[in-house]
Amino acid sequence: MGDRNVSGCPGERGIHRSILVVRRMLQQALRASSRGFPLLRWVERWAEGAAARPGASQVVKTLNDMPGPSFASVTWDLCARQGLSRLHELHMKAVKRYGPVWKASYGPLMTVHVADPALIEQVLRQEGHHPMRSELSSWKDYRKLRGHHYGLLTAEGEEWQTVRSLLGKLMLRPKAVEAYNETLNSIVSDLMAKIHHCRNPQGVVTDIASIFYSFGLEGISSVLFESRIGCLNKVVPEETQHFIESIRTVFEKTIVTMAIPSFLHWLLPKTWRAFCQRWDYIFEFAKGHIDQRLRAEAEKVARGEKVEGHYVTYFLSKTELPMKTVYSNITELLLAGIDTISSTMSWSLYELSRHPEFQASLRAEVLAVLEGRKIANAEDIARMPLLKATVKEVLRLYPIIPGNARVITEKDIEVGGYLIPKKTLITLCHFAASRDPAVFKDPDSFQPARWLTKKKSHHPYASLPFGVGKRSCIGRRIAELELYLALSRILVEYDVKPSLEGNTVKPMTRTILVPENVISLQFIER
Ligand code: HEM
Repeated sequence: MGDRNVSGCPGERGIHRSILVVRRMLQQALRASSRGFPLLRWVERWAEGAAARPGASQVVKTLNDMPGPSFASVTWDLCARQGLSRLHELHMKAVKRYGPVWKASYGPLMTVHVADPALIEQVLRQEGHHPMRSELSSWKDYRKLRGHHYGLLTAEGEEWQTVRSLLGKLMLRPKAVEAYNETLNSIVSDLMAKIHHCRNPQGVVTDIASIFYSFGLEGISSVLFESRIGCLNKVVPEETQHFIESIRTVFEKTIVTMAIPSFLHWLLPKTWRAFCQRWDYIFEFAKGHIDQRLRAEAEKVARGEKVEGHYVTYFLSKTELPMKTVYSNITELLLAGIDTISSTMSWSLYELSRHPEFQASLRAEVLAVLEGRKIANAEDIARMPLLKATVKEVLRLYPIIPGNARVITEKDIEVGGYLIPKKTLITLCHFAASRDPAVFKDPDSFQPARWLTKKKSHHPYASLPFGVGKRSCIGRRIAELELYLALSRILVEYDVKPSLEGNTVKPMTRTILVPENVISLQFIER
């Protein structure tokens, strides 16, 4: 595909090409010199932005004009430098080298990366009625192979819209979510008992994430089944442990399996087999719980007892949806509710332990709202701005999905002055955007107060931990409530300190962003 000259005049085309070349040279020079100079970076951004504004340039560039690393260099980074787990860092390096829009190929998969908030907004505003994350997906391949239906994470088009509209009523409306308050608080009580039980004589809990995995699973199970499954018992049931490990393996193998088209799965048979076996266990585990719950309801009905409930499995099973669709949706919701909660809880306490003064201010806010009570509810949370800012800041620093994706299927779109053909995979580099010094001052430091100022200094699409729009996270409200209730209770009962002063933990990409090492913390009773 050649340059598209909007005026269509061949003479002008040559001039525009020269302007393009000069602009590109200028941008490259600026890029090289701007690393240490924010003002120059701003000028460069301005130049990019000006190019993106409608009418600013008559020439729309194509994928051929787009910069990016060679196939060999990407392969070297991924294979020889453990790049898969450093993908979020590679995005940041690429921004410095190529600017906010670049292309790269991972095996046969070519994707355009977008790392500037204004350009991320341009993509998301053109995503259409039924936004799609990715057309090619090993998650979808597995479901096709086994004859499972798609759940909300993997479904597309009308199929996705039907379930999204049904679940939105139960999971996104603030009043409906408040109904989970009591159940979630009872799980937080079990979490507190678990923390108490796992502390050593110095009060140290080793590997807090493992406790928070159980907390996440127990929380999402209660929302889905309205019953407890014992993950926070003193001894975690073996099948629960296996389920949690299966999810971890699926996330680990997702990027590799994504880079290989389905007809080439035999290329890495061991990886593909392990991936499928883990999915089999995940589906089996979820089906076991769903069947058990629905059987209990059926027995109640047989005894002439009244059956009611607002839990998600019951709600979905009463709709017209085929049972296979109910199974796959509940399975995907279970999966989505565990690592997300676990990582956010771990990072929140990690940062709070490293910022004792801020931790004290946050505790003071919680205690002031609770007025002598120990347990917060949804109404109390509304009066805790510092707590909300804490979670926002944690998710800015450690966005669960460091690079999300979109495929615009309906039309070619223009982003940052480039014409991106429809069906191109577009990677939205959220980690890079939310750590960009041109967007957030001192971007690597934990500063919840930046979310409290009335005059927002950053672009609204600079940090989008739950996504935005029609395809954004459906579990957002439940997740936030769960996090707020747990964090506020921990702060009331404990002073949280690092177990080892000066020990830092970096994030790593495992499809989602997780702590690279074990986080251990000291919980001192107050
Ligand atoms: C801190 C916690 C969480 C974070 C940061 C998070 C983040 C996200 C993000 C970034 C997306 C993709 C949005 C997009 O493509 O635009 C997403 C989708 C999704 N999340 Fe979450 N999530 C969290 C917790 C949860 C929980 C607890 C559940 C289950 C109750 C859940 C269920 C889902 C589902 C089903 C989708 C797919 C929605 C769709 O495609 O329509 N998430 N989440």
